[in-house]
Amino acid sequence: VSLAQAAGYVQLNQYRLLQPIGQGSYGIVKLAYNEEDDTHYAMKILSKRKLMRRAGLFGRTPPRTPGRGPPPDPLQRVYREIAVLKKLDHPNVVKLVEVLDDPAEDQLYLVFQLLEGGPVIDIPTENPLSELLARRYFRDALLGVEYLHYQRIAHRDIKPANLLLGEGRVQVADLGACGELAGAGRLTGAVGTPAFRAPEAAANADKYNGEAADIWSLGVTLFAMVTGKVPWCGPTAQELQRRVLEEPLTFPQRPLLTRPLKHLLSRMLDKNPGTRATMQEIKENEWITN
Ligand SMILES: COc1ccc(C(=O)/C=C\Nc2cc(OC)c(C(=O)O)cc2Cl)cc1
Repeated sequence: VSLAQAAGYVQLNQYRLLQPIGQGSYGIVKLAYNEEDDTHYAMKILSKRKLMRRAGLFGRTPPRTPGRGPPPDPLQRVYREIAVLKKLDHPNVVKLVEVLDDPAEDQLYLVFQLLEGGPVIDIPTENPLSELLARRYFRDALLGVEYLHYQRIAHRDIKPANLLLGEGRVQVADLGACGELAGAGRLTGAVGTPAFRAPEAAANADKYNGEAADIWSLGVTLFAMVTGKVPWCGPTAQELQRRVLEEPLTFPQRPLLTRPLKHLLSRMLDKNPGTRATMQEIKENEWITN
């Protein structure tokens, strides 16, 4: 047992691991204190074995299109995510600080700048955000996603938990499901979170447009921010998927949403990706520019 363990905490190089602050299918995120710069960070901890098993479990390694598509090996996908993250630099995208990867160890550590506010909202909630606050946060998320699309990357798992608040600014997190937009933004493989997944990406997950699917998820996310709930839910993944595909968008009695916001939401949650609002249309939208 190391001295650190005896003292009851884990020390990783200059980082002291503290309490968990995030949890998901990907693994866990812990608060970490860096003794060298007296600063706190968010430490995402991944298990290489778990990543391998997850792929084995689903056995869904995406088809290898020559020169395109994510590498089949899930571990390679993490290294690809890391390579992508290192290349990205935008005020509304999380900043990867460093990667601690000991080939002999099962654990892989991604060190991110800490966004001390955490997720913009935890849903479901009876206390959703005001349209004023939602607009401020949503504009930031929009800029972050627009930047990813500009870099030919689709996020593919946009949801409130992946919009983190720091110094009054929102940054988009978790590129674990991202896909590189091949020709015409084509992507395959159903990833992401069911309640936020676009109809075309859920049904027959072949050849869908990555950008349009992100716009859909942004729409579900904005709906959740202002109502505290997702627009469609269900007892099973199949039933949820059917409702997303078939049930029209409806707004709750309370809170009462303004017409411009309802118009924007109906444009982003258009079930047809071909006629769905584009990033350009959203940026010029009355509610956004208000
Ligand atoms: C209450 O205070 C809190 C302050 C910060 C947090 C927090 O940071 C949570 C998750 N963080 C992250 C997750 C990521 O993926 C899933 C990625 C990524 O892979 O891009 C990066 C980060 Cl930072 C939570 C609560």
